[in-house]
Amino acid sequence: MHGLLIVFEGIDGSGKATQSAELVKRLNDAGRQVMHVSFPDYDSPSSALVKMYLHGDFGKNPSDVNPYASSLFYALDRFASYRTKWKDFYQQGGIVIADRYTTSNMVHQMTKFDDEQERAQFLEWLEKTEYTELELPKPDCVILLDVPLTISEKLVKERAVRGGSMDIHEQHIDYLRRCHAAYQILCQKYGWRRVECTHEGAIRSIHDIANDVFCEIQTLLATKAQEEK
Ligand SMILES: Nc1ncnc2c1ncn2[C@@H]1O[C@H](COP(=O)(O)OP(=O)(O)O)[C@@H](O)[C@H]1O
Ligand SMILES: Cc1cn([C@H]2C[C@H](O)[C@@H](COP(=O)(O)OP(=O)(O)O)O2)c(=O)[nH]c1=O
Repeated sequence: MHGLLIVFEGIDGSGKATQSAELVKRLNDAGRQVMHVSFPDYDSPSSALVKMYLHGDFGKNPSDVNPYASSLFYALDRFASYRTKWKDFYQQGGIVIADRYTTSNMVHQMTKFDDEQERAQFLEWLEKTEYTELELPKPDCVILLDVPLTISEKLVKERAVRGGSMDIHEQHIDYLRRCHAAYQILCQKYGWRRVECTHEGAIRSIHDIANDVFCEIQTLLATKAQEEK
């Protein structure tokens, strides 16, 4: 039986890197072997086209690149990561924690369409391309870190000041707004687990959010253990 694929999702700056690292630590402390992967896989040459896209080499606005084309940049980067880094571990029953996945393509690239029917057609194509044709595993659990746009914008800007830079998605607030709305729609459509990251308008502590995430994952692990009995 294959392992578990747990995916962290959320708008840029919602805390995915922070919370996925925290979950890895907690699972390790509980004696579980886990592998942490992140998409785009910036350290791999397979992310070359994604980097060009995010850098603005194909156009300074996200909508300058057809979503079918940009999705393929990310999908092939994922294919390379799966085949060279985590396929065996996952197929032998390992727990893989991914910071973004196909689910990011769903949200971020779908927003380039206004028309409902075009959006639905795109999602159908994307699932078939990534999960069927590229044979990437489907996630067992998608955790949506739900953060209001105003707070994530602030976190992204603070991160950029500390030494990062802002990519073409992050530079277009209207685009991030559409993504935020799309996360809500797809969370409901696909049954993703929503974790509220704010309380009374303020960001909750990293520790408190991690507790909620860990609760979700403990339930998932218990269900899997039951199924395997
Ligand atoms: N709960 C939190 N409270 C305060 N700052 C946070 C919290 N979670 C993340 N951050 C900070 O916000 C920034 C964005 O978080 P990060 O985990 O990089 O988000 P993402 O991977 O979703 O882009 C980072 O500088 C991180 O240290
Ligand atoms: C993995 C992935 C990311 N993206 C987008 C989401 C982000 O706007 C951008 C870069 O991802 P990332 O570097 O993870 O952004 P951040 O750390 O700020 O959250 O690429 C897709 O459109 N499709 C994908 O498959």
